[in-house]
This record gives sequence, C-alpha cells and structure tokens, in this order.
Amino acid sequence: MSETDQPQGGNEVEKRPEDGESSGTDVEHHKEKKQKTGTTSHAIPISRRKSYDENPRMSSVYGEEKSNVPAWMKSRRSDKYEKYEKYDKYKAPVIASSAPENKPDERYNKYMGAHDTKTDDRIKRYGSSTTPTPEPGKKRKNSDDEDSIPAPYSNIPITKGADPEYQPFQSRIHDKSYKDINSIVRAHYNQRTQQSKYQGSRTKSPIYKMRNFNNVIKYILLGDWVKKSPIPEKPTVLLDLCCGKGGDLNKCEFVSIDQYIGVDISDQSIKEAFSRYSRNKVHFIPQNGLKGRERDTRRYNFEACFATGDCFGTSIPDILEPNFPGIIQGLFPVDCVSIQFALHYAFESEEKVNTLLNNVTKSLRPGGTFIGTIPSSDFMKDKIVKKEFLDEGGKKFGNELYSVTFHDDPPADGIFRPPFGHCYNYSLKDAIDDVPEYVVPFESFRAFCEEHGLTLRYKKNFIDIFNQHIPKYFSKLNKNLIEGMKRSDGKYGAEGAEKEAVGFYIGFVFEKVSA
Ligand SMILES: C[S@@+](CC[C@H](N)C(=O)[O-])C[C@H]1O[C@@H](n2cnc3c(N)ncnc32)[C@H](O)[C@@H]1O
Repeated sequence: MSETDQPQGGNEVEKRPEDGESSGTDVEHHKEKKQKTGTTSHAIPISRRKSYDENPRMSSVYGEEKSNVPAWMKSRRSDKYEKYEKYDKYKAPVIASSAPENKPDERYNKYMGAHDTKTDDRIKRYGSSTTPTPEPGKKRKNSDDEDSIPAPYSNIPITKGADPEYQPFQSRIHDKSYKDINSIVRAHYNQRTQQSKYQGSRTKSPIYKMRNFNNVIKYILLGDWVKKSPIPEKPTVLLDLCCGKGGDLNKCEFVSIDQYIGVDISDQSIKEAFSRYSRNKVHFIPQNGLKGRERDTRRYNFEACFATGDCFGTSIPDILEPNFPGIIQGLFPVDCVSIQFALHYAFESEEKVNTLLNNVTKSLRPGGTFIGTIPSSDFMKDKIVKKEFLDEGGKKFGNELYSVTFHDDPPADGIFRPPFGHCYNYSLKDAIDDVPEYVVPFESFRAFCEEHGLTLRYKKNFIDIFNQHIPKYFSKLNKNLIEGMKRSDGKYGAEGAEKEAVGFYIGFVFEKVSA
C-alpha cells in the first residue's frame, strides 16, 4: 500500500484562547437489512437578520448582488423560524428519501453551475444577531459548560455508573437485529446526544484522554489540509458530512473558514450542533466577511447551516436544497468536504459508497480536499494475521477500552473481498455499545475515490500523525486540550490501552484533481 505524505502546512491557523471540544471518538456503528432507508431532510438555517421579506421569492445569486443576505437564504425567508419550530417538534424516525434515483446529471448541472467568474458575489455577509454577546474578555463556554445547560429531555433515564459524579454512556437500543443500519445509527446517536447532557463532566470519562487525542488529530488534519478559497473575497466553505453534535465547529474556527454546512442522520445531533453554534456565533460579521480583518477568537466567525439527512443514500442537493433554496448555486462547489469517524457506515454496500463519493466529488471544487478519519483495515489485518484475538473463535480483538467483533470469520490473510458488507460490532467504553459498522478496505476505497476523480494526498495512522505533526501544533492548540492528553510519564499523547484504541484509526486526505 503506497502512502503519500504531503502536508501543505501552509494554512494559517490561529491560537485560540479556549476550546470547547466534543466527541471525536464518538465512533458508532450498526447492523443491516437490505432495506434502504433514506431521510427526508430537516434543516436549520442560521440567520443574523432581524427582519425578512414578506413575499418569498426564488433566489438568484447573481441578481441580488446588492443584498446583504446570502442568496440561498432569501426565498422562504418568512418560514425560517417556522421550519425550526417544526424541526424542534420533530420526533418520528425519518422515512423515505425523495432523492430521484436516475437523474444525477440533471441534478448536478445546477449543483456545479455556480463556479464561474462571478463567484465572488455568491454570498454576502450580514449583521445583526439575536444571539447574546458574551461580556468582553469572557471566554466561550467549553463543552463541559455546555453539558451543564438544562436540557429538555427529562424523560431520558440516567445511566447508573460507578462514579457518582459521572454517568457512563449506556445504549438502550433493543432488538438491533431487526433494524436496518440507519435506524440503529440514528437511534444510537440520538440517545448519545440526549444522555450526554446528564453524564457530568467530560473530564471524568474513562476515554477523556482518547477524546482529546482524537480531537487533536482532527485539528491537525483540518489545519494542514483545509485549503482556502482560491478566489479572493469568495468564502471558504466546508461541508461536514455526518457532522454529529458539531464537535468540529471549533476546528472550523481554528482554520478560519467562512461558511460551514453540517449534515447528519441523527436529528438530535443536528439540533445540538445548531444550539452549540448559536450559542457561540459572533454577534456581527461585516458585509465583506472577515478576510483581512481580525476574527473574534472567542466565537465562531463563520456562517453555518445544518440539515438532517442520509449522506450515503441521498444526494446533497436533495438534502439541502428543499430547506435552503439556492444554497447549491450559492455556496457550491465547496473548498473542503470533511467526514470524521463515520465513513465506515457507508461500506455496507457499493451503492452507499457510490452515493457518498458522488456527494463528495460533486460538492468539491477542483483542488478542494476530502478529509476523513476511519478505522484502519491494515490494523485489522495485523490483528487477524497475528491471531491477536480475545476469543477462541478468532472473531474478536481489542482491550479493556475497545473491542471489534466480526460477524463472520475474518479472512485468514486479513484481506476483505469483496470490499463491501464486512460487518463487525464495535464497542468503546463510555461511547459505543456493540454498534455494527463495516470494514473499509483502504486500497479498494482509494480505487473508488480515484474513479471519482479524487487522488490520495495523505494517509497515516493516528499515532504517526500525532508524532509527526504535534510539534507544529503544540503551541497553537488550546491548553486544556493539550493538558488533557498528559501521560503518566509527564509527556503528551496516548499510552497503554488508549494508544492501541486510537491506533485503530487512520486519517486520510484526497484532492479533487479534475473539474
Ligand atoms: C462517530 S460520530 C462522528 C461525529 C462527528 N463527525 C465527529 O467527529 O465528532 C458518527 C456520526 O455519523 C452519523 N451518521 C452515520 N450514518 C450516517 C448517514 N448515513 N448519513 C449521515 N450521518 C450519518 C451519525 O449520526 C453520527 O453523528
């Protein structure tokens, strides 16, 4: 397996005074039945405007250059909050995608059409927020603070744990074998989002250091590989697929993007991400964005919108456009597509991987990057070939923190053929209880990416990423984040069982090479 290592290292990153981190290791999984479950998309627009047009109209990006509202937000403006209201009350599992099956060209003509000479004007900055501004000099709340915010889900039972100050996560999904993977994943992450509000301080979690380590890895990957928009005055846009609770919002601020788009299948996670963003966004963004101006490092200086949707079963335009009319023409193609700790769910079938990679490549501008983190098929191969199993049957490996249990006997040479549908249950203490996910045979994944015009630029195991790049990032990252990785020998990084658990993952970067 060839490996390229060409970090750009050129992206300017800023040291920020504090860091409200989340998830990171919140890796999860599923089980499958061939039933295809898409999602109707539900979206949360973010606006800092106080008033809206009375008469909704279709947006025309280039026809509204003088306006100070992003064009994609102009139509249906009046029902913006109504939509959020609806979303807020949304309870039922999402069923049935309306994605047309066989009209990709039609859909993507529009999708790709925005990248022309007038793209400078595709989005405008606008001011006036309803979000309260923190007192000057006050730092943004970190995730521990956020967890202590009273939550509306008082019906959720609190899991009993050994530490009275900390309640470890425990899944309450029953009869997984009768559910399709989307349902399991959605239920799992909805539960996690709700339970996390009652768990207590994250610093008490048995995987606290691991979470910090994984977050640092994502800072490094995004810091080195998010490429700014090549067109001056055009916003730098990041599309976060399977964004979860918005755990990477801080990282997006760190790399100074201008626009964030988050999509996830878990409606509770999206709601939490929206809430996290809303609490911390800047009060005012100048009309011309913040290019060349100082950013407020205590807050999010970028615009954001969030939508619920199935990234592996539905096209991105079909997820976003119904909720944010004009967004595809207004903000796409984007500069970066990020997918953190989630791509393995797609490897259930070729169809899902194809849908995902179509979403990625059609969303990206040429030269844009596709950045992700996944379990390492090489790591699995090693375990299998060396027979480092926890059970007699040779289906389970791991340690006291994590475990992988294959559904079927793994191949003796550790090479999974065909590349799809190799299911295993993954467990991670205080995060994941036996949730199914799929092996991502990396070389096959790479070949699929190449078929989609994506060329591998970087691929490394987490331990190597950390060792090679932490010197550059050590002084730039939040002190609490760094201190949260302190080892027993006084140095920083992962050790013991945690080291093996984080070594299970790799980071990758592909670049879109052609139009
Ligand atoms: C381990 S979490 C990672 C969250 C976030 N990317 C992070 O790094 O903190 C995996 C996420 O993938 C989401 N997910 C799984 N399958 C999905 C799908 N088909 N479409 C969209 N999101 C999906 C889950 O709901 C969950 O939020």
